[in-house]
Amino acid sequence: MSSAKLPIVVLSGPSGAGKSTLLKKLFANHPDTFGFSVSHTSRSPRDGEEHGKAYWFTDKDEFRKLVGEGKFIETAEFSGNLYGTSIQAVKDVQDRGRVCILDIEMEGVKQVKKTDLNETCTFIFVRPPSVEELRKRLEGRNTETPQSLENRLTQAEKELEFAETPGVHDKIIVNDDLAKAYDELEEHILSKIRGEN
Ligand SMILES: Nc1ncnc2c1ncn2[C@@H]1O[C@H](COP(=O)(O)OP(=O)(O)OP(=O)(O)O)[C@@H](O)[C@H]1O
Repeated sequence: MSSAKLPIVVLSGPSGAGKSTLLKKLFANHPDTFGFSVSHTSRSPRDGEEHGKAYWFTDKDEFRKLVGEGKFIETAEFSGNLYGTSIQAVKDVQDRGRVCILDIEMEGVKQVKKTDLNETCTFIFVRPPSVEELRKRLEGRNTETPQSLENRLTQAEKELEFAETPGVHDKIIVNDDLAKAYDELEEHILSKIRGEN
């Protein structure tokens, strides 16, 4: 398939909704179909992180220069560091004949919608059945402090509200039963690749 026709899958949803779990399954079931773009970051590399593999590591000045040149699809700041997806990083995935998956948060989705790539993207939102269930999952994941848990839940409320805006997402998946949510995700993406929707 010509890379120009490959869709870009933009997956978003509150932290803990199950995006990584679903994507892991998608990649395992279709090992040659999908790819993640390599993001840029201004944070320092951690042990074992390779330039161009884990991230494109850059300093803040260079990062801002690239932003000014319009090289990014979306950028975000976390804990004082800049992160972003460049247009080139998405093209690199497409040039390998793969469907690029962007696992990004709400502000990133808003930015992508303002770019030329908007038309090529399919926007999928993964939501938990309820905020109470989301809390349980985040607690069960054992990755959060009480403070980071509250921060994530506050942010989740905002993301869920944003997702109510009509027309923002092409597909909203409620991740209640994992197998069912996966089937919905796979079906939507594969039919998009086949050019059916
Ligand atoms: N349908 C489900 N039912 C019950 N538990 C689930 C379900 N889907 C995912 N989980 C669990 O919920 C937790 C959060 O899932 P996951 O880490 O995939 O979320 P995420 O959206 O990728 O979060 P983040 O954006 O923080 O990376 C994990 O412990 C996962 O095993």
